[in-house]
Amino acid sequence: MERLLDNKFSVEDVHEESLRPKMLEEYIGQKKVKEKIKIFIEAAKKRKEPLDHVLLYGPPGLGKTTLANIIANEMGVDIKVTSGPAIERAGDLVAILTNIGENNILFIDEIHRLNRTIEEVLYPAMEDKKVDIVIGKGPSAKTIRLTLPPFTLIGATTRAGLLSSPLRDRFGIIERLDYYTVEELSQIVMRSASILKCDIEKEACIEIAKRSRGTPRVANRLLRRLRDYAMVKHTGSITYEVAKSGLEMFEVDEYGLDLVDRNILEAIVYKFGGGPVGLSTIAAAIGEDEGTIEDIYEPYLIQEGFLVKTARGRVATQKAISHIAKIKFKLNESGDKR
Ligand SMILES: Nc1ncnc2c1ncn2[C@@H]1O[C@H](COP(=O)(O)OP(=O)(O)OP(=O)(O)O)[C@@H](O)[C@H]1O
Ligand SMILES: [Mg+2]
Repeated sequence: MERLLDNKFSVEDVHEESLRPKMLEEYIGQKKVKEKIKIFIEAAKKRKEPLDHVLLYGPPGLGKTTLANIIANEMGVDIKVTSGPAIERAGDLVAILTNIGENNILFIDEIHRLNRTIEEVLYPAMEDKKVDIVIGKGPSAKTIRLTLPPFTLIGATTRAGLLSSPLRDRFGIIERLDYYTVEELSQIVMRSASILKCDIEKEACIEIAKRSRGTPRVANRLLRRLRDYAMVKHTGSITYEVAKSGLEMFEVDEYGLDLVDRNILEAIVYKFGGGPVGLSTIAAAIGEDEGTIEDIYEPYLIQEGFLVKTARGRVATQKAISHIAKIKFKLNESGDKR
């Protein structure tokens, strides 16, 4: 099932392109990263050289692809986009590299998923602008070394830890993107709403921002859903009240938790005395897949301090206990005894 709060790209996000900032100016938040990139770009332009190779890492939906495109726009160069899993053979990568124009950018998304032998093509390419091409087969095969024009490689990954150190060491600029603050996210929502020509109150932007898990992609998705809700159920404007009731209908609470998040916490708190309890036991109790809980739900719950992972299993924190108790109380009050 599609999940409203998932930070990964989904079919719903096909409209992301139009909401993507094009220049550094419009890129909200990530102040430090932006400051540094701005200086590096200016310096490279002054020297009339390509930008040093850039590695961007951080959780999904925080703006890595966006930033890569912005760098190309700011440098005034072309960007060729590919991804780790899309490159199946070393020869494919060689073909891509030999076709990049001078000073242009090659963007490799999910660079941690490049196969190791393919990755090795990148080492001399990044360091000395050289690629080796093997011509012919068997004993008569010859290796020819080609020189590439100067270029910039931008790599993006959600898992910097999975990158081999020889590859990581060849990036001159390594930047980590962080979760956004509520203030930044509400600016993003405001900006997106104006692009979508959607009337929205400032308080509504803040309300969406609070529930977006620090992630612009989630914020934009909630905005689009609320826009639909406002159009069908109300006059089209997203007022604070409309945002509140819409988000309630989507079952996204004030911490940005959805029904499954809450089911996980509720199970640990009420069925297993707060834990510690094993992942498989939780999975069975709520009828979700173990891997899904571990990869999709748990990271945010841990990050927000609702859950801790111990050697003996998962433990619900005080924050989780009071949040769940509060929700139960609210439900009981409104007569809905789920
Ligand atoms: N700093 C920002 N300011 C405004 N909007 C942003 C910003 N960062 C991201 N966005 C919005 O969030 C959406 C998702 O960003 P993007 O696709 O760049 O994320 P990503 O880090 O590449 O994710 P993934 O890891 O899934 O590839 C973009 O379409 C853009 O509209
Ligand atoms: Mg991306």
